[in-house]
Amino acid sequence: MSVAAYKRIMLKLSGEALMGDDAYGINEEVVSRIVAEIAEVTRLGVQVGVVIGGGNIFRGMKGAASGMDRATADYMGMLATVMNAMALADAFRRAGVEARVQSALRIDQVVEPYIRGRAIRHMEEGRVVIFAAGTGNPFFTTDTAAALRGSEMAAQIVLKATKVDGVYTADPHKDPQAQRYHRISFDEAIGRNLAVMDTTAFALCRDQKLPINVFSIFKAGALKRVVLGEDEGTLVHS
Ligand SMILES: Nc1ncnc2c1ncn2[C@@H]1O[C@H](COP(=O)(O)OP(=O)(O)OP(=O)(O)O)[C@@H](O)[C@H]1O
Ligand SMILES: O=c1ccn([C@@H]2O[C@H](COP(=O)(O)O)[C@@H](O)[C@H]2O)c(=O)[nH]1
Repeated sequence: MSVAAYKRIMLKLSGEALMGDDAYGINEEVVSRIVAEIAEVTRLGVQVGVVIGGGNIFRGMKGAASGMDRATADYMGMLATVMNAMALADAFRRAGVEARVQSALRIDQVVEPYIRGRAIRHMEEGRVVIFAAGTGNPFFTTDTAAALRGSEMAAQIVLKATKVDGVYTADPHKDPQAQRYHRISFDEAIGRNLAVMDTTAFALCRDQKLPINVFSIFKAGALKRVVLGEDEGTLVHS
């Protein structure tokens, strides 16, 4: 039987990944496939927290660039992540996996508020906890929320599931010559301004000695490979 390398993980799931090939929003087929991959990992006995992004619906920076007040736009971005979290939780329900959404912004009629002790308890009970609304504060990102919740939940690793298969010397979507790192230290990633994740998230994980693995959510089986400790994506380490 396969043995997981981690007991508890914090998975940062790209919002943009949820739209698949669509121009906007949530592609149900993509969500079901991602949920099936996460469900497989829970069957290995791994406790899973998920921080969901919102880039498929709204990004604060984009709103601010077109003249909106930045904080207002960021709150809208956080609300977008709540919609993604609800879609994800519903897909888990349909797949027969117990999941709970906890939001950093209070919307008690819709989802549970974020309560650390309760989130830990859910995970110990084998429920997937989906952390919505990022950190609950404007001017941050869901990458930072993943670093924060990962630290609070005492996860052993943050897994950034995104559209690229690791950390590159430059953005591979812009520079075809970019080379992928197998491993890279936090200091080097920060020093080289590698924008795959924001500096605040890198710095928090570095300070908490919480490693990050960046991998592609579009590569079938990649999540399980990372969880089994196999060579996949890029490891960012202390
Ligand atoms: N050095 C780099 N290595 C890898 N990817 C990079 C690098 N620099 C920039 N990127 C870009 O960072 C993107 C991933 O981060 P981004 O914040 O855009 O998305 P996400 O966090 O996955 O999604 P969302 O914000 O929708 O939740 C990649 O798709 C890639 O284009
Ligand atoms: O702590 C947070 C997290 C997110 N936001 C806003 O939400 C959007 C979507 O999040 P992504 O990380 O880009 O997927 C983000 O652009 C911010 O506007 C926030 O304000 N605080």
